[in-house]
Amino acid sequence: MTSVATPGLDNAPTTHTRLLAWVREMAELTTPDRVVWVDGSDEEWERLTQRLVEAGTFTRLQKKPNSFWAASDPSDVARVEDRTFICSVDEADAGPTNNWMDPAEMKSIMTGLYRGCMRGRTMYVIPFCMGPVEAENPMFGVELTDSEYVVVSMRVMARIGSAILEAMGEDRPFVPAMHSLGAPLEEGQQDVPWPCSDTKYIVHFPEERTIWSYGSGYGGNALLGKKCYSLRIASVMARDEGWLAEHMLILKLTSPQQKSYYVAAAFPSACGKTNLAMLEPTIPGWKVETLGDDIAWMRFGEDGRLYALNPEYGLFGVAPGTGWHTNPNAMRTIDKGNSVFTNVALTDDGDVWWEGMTDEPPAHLTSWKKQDWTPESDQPSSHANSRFCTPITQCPILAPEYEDAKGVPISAILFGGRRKTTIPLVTEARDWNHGVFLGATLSSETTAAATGAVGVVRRDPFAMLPFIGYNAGDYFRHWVETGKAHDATKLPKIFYVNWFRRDEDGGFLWPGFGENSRVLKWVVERLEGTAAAEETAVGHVPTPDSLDVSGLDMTREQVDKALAVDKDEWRAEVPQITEWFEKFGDKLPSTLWDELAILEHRLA
Ligand SMILES: Nc1nc2c(ncn2[C@@H]2O[C@H](COP(=O)(O)OP(=O)(O)OP(=O)(O)O)[C@@H](O)[C@H]2O)c(=O)[nH]1
Ligand SMILES: O=C([O-])CC(=O)C(=O)O
Ligand SMILES: [Mn+2]
Repeated sequence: MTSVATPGLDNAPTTHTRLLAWVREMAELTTPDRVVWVDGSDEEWERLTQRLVEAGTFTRLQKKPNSFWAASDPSDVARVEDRTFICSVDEADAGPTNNWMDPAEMKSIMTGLYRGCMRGRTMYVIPFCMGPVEAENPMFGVELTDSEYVVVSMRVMARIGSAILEAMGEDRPFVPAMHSLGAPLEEGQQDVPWPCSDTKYIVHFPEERTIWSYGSGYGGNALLGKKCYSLRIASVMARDEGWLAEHMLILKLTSPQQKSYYVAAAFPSACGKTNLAMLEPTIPGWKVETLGDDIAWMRFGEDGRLYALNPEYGLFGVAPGTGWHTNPNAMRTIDKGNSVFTNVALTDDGDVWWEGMTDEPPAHLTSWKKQDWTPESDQPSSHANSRFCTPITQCPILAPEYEDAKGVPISAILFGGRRKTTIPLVTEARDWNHGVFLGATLSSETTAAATGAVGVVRRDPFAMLPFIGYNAGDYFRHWVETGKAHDATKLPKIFYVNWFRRDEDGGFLWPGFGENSRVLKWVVERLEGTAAAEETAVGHVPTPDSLDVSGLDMTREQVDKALAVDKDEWRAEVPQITEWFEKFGDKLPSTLWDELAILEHRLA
């Protein structure tokens, strides 16, 4: 049989040899009706969003300019960690925290799935760059996808299009990122608003720096520049090249004395990064500006300091809980439009709503399941992992340094999780290795950001459990070595925070959100050497007077409870940490065992 030329395949707007060969190979495998090279233009956005409206995927919002409501298939709402694989050549390189399969075996399974999987659809070629294209070594990627929703979302989340393709020249390295919904259309078959497949694979080939994703249209599974490239693949690059790719927000904090500090913070998914990154301080004279809300790439500068860069271009934020009282800057960002809202509720006048946006819910909504919803309904109107996807450049407090390819010098790193008990509001690590211990033992209750049970405490080291692209034991060693290789006086100071501790009644002990500025203030005063701290078994915590609680509606007793180090609770952690560390065998740096021994000794 002679094959008919696929439209778009032979008139590509590039001479990049490897890219052309790969696009051809994948088009021949997946047999789309046509290939379209994404240019990133406004006209293209118009065309694709209009197509999505016609397909029933998007509903245009009347109340927000150039913005759309989408409801996914109810089965395709979050990252699928049990379907996520690190296919390193050697199984040991994936380590005990990742799913692994032999790369050849995986490729054979997925080649079978990809064969003909774009039938009846368009293959879009999305050239993208994570971080500024002006960088010394721009971090290129190309995503192939049969989803218009992915193209539109990628345009918000990353720098994409013709300018990127041009910068790639004919031979610049790039990460090939293959994506298909896995929902071919037979001749005459009516499409559904949210095509996807029951079979899902989110696969990384770390040695080849390649991503293969199949079956899901949801953010973290399908927007491959984000978790797949900027964390899983980039963490492998970072290990090999001596830098750090982390699940961290980046913010700029300016004190009333006009001194500015840059802070990075790692919290697991749906544990407060976007909120902290955009925080509006409640204490007078302090200012926060945003640089990133999810991912930080950190490299050492010639001055020996650690510089952080946000590789993304948009915010893919958790909707529920986002409101004028909690995160007004996120509300201002989305109000400017140009946004996609997925799995939230639609109001009757063409706006979006979700739990926590306003105190009073509207009288009637269309739920994320496309059903009538009233305040009497027994289900929430929006999925717990519903998301807004919005350009970061619309953030009214975006720091001007955001576009600087060099990044910003980090003074403090915060680790944090969602724990009802045990973990104090804030603790300062004694030194780098103690900080690495805090990161390596970080624990948090699971959230709706991934499929599976919610509220179960698990170890989530460095908030990277689902995102470390190699053996987590080697990852811990990389952090230890990073500390050893650099001037200790210039390394960021490390802190551990917990906004989610509860009282006996189950309520949060700490008001959180804007009030977290009080903790940031203490962190800065620790950097400046002006705040007092008490040395406890687990690190330095604020003395009763050193945390600014003026004007806060909390009793002294409540503040003390938020800050308390309960030795019994901590003693219960030790066997869990021991069991956790044992998973890594020889790979666990001995310094972490030493740190555990110190903790045990101090708790005795
Ligand atoms: N109680 C309390 N809840 C918070 C606080 N900060 C954030 N939250 C809630 O936690 C949820 C997740 O917050 P985000 O800031 O979106 O979390 P994230 O870490 O950016 O999540 P990902 O985008 O999944 O990585 C939202 O429902 C917030 O309203 C806080 O300080 N206190
Ligand atoms: O990746 C996603 O789908 C959303 C996200 O930021 C996370 O889960 O950490
Ligand atoms: Mn995240």
